[in-house]
Amino acid sequence: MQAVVMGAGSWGTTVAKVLVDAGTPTRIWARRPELAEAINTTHENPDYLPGIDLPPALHAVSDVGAALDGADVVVLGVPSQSLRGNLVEWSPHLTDDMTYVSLAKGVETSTVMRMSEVIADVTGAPAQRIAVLSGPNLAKEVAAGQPAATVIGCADEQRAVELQEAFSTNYFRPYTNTDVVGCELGGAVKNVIALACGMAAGVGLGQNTLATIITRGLAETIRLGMAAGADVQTLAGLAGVGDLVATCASPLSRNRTFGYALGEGKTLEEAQAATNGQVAEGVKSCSSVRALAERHGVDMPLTDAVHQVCHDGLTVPDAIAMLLGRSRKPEIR
Ligand SMILES: NC(=O)c1ccc[n+]([C@@H]2O[C@H](COP(=O)([O-])OP(=O)(O)OC[C@H]3O[C@@H](n4cnc5c(N)ncnc54)[C@H](O)[C@@H]3O)[C@@H](O)[C@H]2O)c1
Ligand SMILES: O=P(O)(O)OC[C@H](O)CO
Repeated sequence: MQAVVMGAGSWGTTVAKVLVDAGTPTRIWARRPELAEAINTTHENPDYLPGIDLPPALHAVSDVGAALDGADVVVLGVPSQSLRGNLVEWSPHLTDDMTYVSLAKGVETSTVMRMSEVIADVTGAPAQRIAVLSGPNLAKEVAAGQPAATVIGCADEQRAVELQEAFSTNYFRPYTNTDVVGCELGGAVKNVIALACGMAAGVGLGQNTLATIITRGLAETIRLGMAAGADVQTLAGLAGVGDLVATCASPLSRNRTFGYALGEGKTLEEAQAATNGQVAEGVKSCSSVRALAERHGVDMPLTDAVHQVCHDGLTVPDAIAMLLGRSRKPEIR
């Protein structure tokens, strides 16, 4: 099995390292030739993973045709909002026998599609050839070889098992799941809830508030997931609760860091700078997740509040007052 990782950001590079460590022949595509050159000569990604030794067997290229030539597994490590455009651009090099693995945790803003839907829409690939990888996987920790588990979601269980083997190392343990919707929505919504946690921490609030946001964030993830056809057990698993807890709790999370900066009163531009220009998917996906919730008639007050802070000028203290001022209701409904 020949794999290629398209995108040499923090997670794409980490996943390429995992694949090589798993014994899967892998190359990585970097947009900038100078980054591909640096990876090949120094075996390090100085822009996204400084200080992490990459396996010498990992070869980087900046030519799309060379990257995709002969690839059986195409791992998509670009941001959610650029995936469609990237796939369209790459389509002359995409073939009918490729299996796609999406790493992106977001929902497309222009269409409200999940990433697997975007892949199917652009490539025409059947669900059997589209998988997602999602779980509590902060790149720096995985790249450092710290033990972590993840989920490979694919409608075709046998394909998921093949991918599980291709991504398995002595520090990275993938589980399989045929519930692609649950894996994707768990990953997309947790970024929005991590923004909310960061905002709360940024204004100086403590663990009771953070636990409340995580738990009520899970409640709205489950409401949306069930309305969209997800299995609630997926949302109680690694791609749901697992990723929600890791992202909401870790200062390594770009989404949490972005929210923290907003909580401190920084502007969107200053918050962007706080994440070193790396993608904080929830900033855009709060709008698409909110739109998806509206489509399904689902109430997502935290997501709505995050959207209003990020895009409508609501302050974090006003968002907190808005959330606490809502009508009283039973916990389970
Ligand atoms: N970093 C993590 O810990 C982590 C873990 C799991 C999942 N993810 C998800 O993986 C996806 C990628 O995240 P990342 O951490 O690698 O982000 P990143 O910001 O570190 O890197 C993004 C990569 O995409 C490239 N890119 C940006 N815009 C592009 C465009 N228009 N066309 C082509 N390439 C473009 C960048 O050059 C870079 O290589 C996100 O959806 C993220 O939520 C990240
Ligand atoms: O850094 P973040 O906020 O994009 O989160 C990274 C991963 O998705 C955690 O699983």
